Amino acid sequence: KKFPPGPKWIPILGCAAEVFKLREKTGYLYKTVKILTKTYTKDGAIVGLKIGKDKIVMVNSLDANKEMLFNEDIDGRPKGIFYQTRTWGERRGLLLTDGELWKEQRRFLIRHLKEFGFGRRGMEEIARSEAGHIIEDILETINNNDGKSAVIQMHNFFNVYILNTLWTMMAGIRYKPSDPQMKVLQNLLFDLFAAVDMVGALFSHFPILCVLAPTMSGYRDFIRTHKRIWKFLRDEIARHKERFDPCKEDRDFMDVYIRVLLDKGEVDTYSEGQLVATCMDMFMAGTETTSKSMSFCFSYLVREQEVQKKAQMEIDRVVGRDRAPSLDDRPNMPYNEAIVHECVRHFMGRTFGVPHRALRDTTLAGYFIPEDTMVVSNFTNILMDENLFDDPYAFKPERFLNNGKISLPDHYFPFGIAKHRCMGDVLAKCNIFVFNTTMLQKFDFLQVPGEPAPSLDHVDGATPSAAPFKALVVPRTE
Ligand code: HEM
Repeated sequence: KKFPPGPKWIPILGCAAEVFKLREKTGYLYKTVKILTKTYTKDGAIVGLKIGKDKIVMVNSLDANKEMLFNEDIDGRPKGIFYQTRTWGERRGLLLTDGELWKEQRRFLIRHLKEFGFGRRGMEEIARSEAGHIIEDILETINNNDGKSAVIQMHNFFNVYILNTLWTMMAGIRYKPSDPQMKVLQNLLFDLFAAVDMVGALFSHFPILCVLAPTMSGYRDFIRTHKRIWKFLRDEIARHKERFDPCKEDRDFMDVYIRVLLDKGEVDTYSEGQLVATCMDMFMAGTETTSKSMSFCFSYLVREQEVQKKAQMEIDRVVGRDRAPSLDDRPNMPYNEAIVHECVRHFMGRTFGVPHRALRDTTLAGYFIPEDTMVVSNFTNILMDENLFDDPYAFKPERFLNNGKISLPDHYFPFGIAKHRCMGDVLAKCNIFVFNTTMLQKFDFLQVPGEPAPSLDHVDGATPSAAPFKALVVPRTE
């Protein structure tokens, strides 16, 4: 009673059959939610589902999203086989935990990451150095071609460089794109993201399938991929432990954590498992999000040459061609800063937030939300709402400018709000700004002759990706 409106439930299945059928028909979770909302609700604010054992509420309207994110009764993270299997049956990590463990470990991570670059200056230094590698790698590709231009696969181009900015702080490591270890890690992350979506997988809604149909339900692959990721991280921790010298200064976050474990042992919320889970969460939350925002950005920049030219004119005027852009230039480059916000909008506007969980019985938008219901922000409904963002699927940095200055509306919060707000927003915006401006300073990104423009469709998954596309990359002339 008073649960948010939605399709009828039948025993065991809930409304799974209807949801899966729509998902198959539309190809996208957000389209499925749109149809369900239109069919079953009057005001569209929230829609209630039951898929197998899970009660799920999708939060559509701006007001309901704000109410949800500020409601401390909905500040939990989901529990259950899907969320715990990824951390060997225990609740570990930062992204999908709550309570004391989450509070203590989030604080510890932020405090200590700052020692290795997670502050403004450090981030900038790492981002600029990585952007320098991007330029070198592109020039090498061009020189290996005809010395004048090269066709580059762009939709997954940024993964390794973004991963490096985070992994430098976490484990003191940067990879070359061709490094075999890097390829392994990228394939693992790809498998991980392709197999699930934001609200889980078949086996999480119907845990009995882990036993009855482990392959068909996705459970076997999920375990296999996770085992390989755990091994990758545990091997790196073992290498750190071997090299660790208590008399020397810590070189990265792994060293700091190892020191705590050696000094105090596995006490309170600290454990080697927690370190593995934290690294895994940083990969999940921090790499795909930023690199996919950048690939959406370039898919539009290739289509919208006018936008690219405007960005380049601002770079030429403020930075010139003889030095690399820096964060100090950002206040003088509102157009390029607006591009950063526009590309994050295009990424988050095609997906959902990290799921929350009702910690106790509560209410939302006037409906009853029982304890343990999963509650999910539908960002598409806000960031792609034409009443809030004019012509939402167009790439228009100007929407974030007012009299030549950056102006962000209250309804733009792609990193969430309140307690579980993203802890990497500053890093993400720094990386995107520095990478974009450094690349646009040096190169033009053009449509490949004879090929269609990058598609506006995207590939669905735990996070959305720009559809595969290539660009013709040409060094800029004076
Ligand atoms: C364009 C890039 C990014 C976007 C759009 C983004 C967006 C988000 C969103 C919407 C949430 C959920 C907020 C909530 O549950 O209420 C979140 C959480 C989180 N993000 Fe990000 N994020 C990005 C980059 C990053 C980066 C670079 C890092 C790593 C440094 C990161 C680490 C996290 C973590 C650890 C959480 C969980 C926070 C918590 O529950 O306390 N994110 N992010």
